[in-house]
Amino acid sequence: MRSDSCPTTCSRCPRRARLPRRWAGAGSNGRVLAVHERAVDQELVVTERIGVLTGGGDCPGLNAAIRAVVRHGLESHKLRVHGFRNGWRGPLDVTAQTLTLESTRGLLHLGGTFLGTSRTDPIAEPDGVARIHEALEVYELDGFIVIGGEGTLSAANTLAAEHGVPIIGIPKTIDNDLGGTDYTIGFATALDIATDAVDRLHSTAESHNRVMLLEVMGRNAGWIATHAGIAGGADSILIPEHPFDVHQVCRHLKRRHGSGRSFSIVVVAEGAVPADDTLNLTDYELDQFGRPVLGGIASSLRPIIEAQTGFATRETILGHVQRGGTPNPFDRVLATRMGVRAVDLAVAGEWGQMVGLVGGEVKPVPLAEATRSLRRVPEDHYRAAEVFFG
Ligand SMILES: Nc1ncnc2c1ncn2[C@@H]1O[C@H](COP(=O)(O)OP(=O)(O)O)[C@@H](O)[C@H]1O
Ligand SMILES: O=P(O)(O)OC[C@H]1O[C@](O)(COP(=O)(O)O)[C@@H](O)[C@@H]1O
Ligand SMILES: [Mg+2]
Repeated sequence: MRSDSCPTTCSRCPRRARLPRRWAGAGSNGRVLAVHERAVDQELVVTERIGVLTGGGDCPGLNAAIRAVVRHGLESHKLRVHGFRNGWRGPLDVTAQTLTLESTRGLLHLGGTFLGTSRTDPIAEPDGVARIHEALEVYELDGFIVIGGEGTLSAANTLAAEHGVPIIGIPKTIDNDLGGTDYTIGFATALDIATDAVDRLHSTAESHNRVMLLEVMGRNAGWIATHAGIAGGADSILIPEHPFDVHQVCRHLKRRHGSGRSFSIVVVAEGAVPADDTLNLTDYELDQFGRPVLGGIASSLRPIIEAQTGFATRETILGHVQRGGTPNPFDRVLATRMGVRAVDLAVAGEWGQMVGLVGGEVKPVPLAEATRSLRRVPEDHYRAAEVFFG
């Protein structure tokens, strides 16, 4: 990198104003002064260091994003890149590994994350913020590139805005529920898998004259359900954004079958919300972070639909199959473009941003804006799906 983000405290340096926040006042650090001497020379390249981690649920495309960060960081900017394992757990343990071209070869098409992940909340941990600062100091990092969903990046936003931790975010999650981006890494592949399931259920539903319920993930957003439902031609789609009346769903299925159809496909999001208490879904098990463990609404719906319609009904809960396996080309390309742009932002010292896909372009979006509220399915997407129900 050319030294246009010179980490100096020297008031004569013309690049002083562009200092990343954490460098300000770091003049007593020997490395900083050495860097300054080279920087004022204007000929030399400054080698900087970044950390990278993946947090939250895994998804296809994480490895492609890590590979892009490492390759672009090492080859284009001569950065040193440290990988932290298991989400925020790595910085909290102040343990990292140096990532090399060799260690990140052959990753592009692999599912999961070779760095591991966790849902650790760094702010809730005792001394969490201090330990993250310690990780920055120990590894002499200029900042972190954090690949996460709305949970991981909300923590990142708090760390950046309130605790001065330099962070660039990259959005990932099969749920597609982050603001500031049209798509998150992983969603497109999960959608392929869910659509394939709808297609496969069609043939067996038709052979047996059954109602097939397909439950998909998404937590409190219905992106996978809505888009798989549209792509697969579902006869009804139940999502958290539209509380549903199970009696009305049954009436709809009976009407459809009454008009000559002998089978139906209903796609139900794991977080779909019944408008009344017919399903009695209040007894959720909580995960170790106190969040309801979703999954199983299709099993609650099946006997009710069967009883009220008289049609043989089966449920399929797609589960973690949606998160596993190889990323599709869209996710590989998105992850690569986002990883490259995130490194460029880090090099420019533009911390506190997330890279988002906005109208086809990968652009910086403030982390605060991206995490302000959950991005849910807009009304017009659902209305388009509804046209084809029945
Ligand atoms: N608003 C928040 N502020 C800080 N940390 C959060 C917030 N929401 C969630 N987290 C933490 O981030 C973790 C990861 O969030 P989660 O939704 O599981 O994954 P993702 O990052 O993929 O969205 C959660 O387990 C929780 O510890
Ligand atoms: O892997 P777990 O802990 O069972 O969590 C399941 C949840 O993770 C997801 O698959 C992905 O969510 P995140 O991307 O926010 O981690 C949700 O769709 C689902 O509700
Ligand atoms: Mg999440």
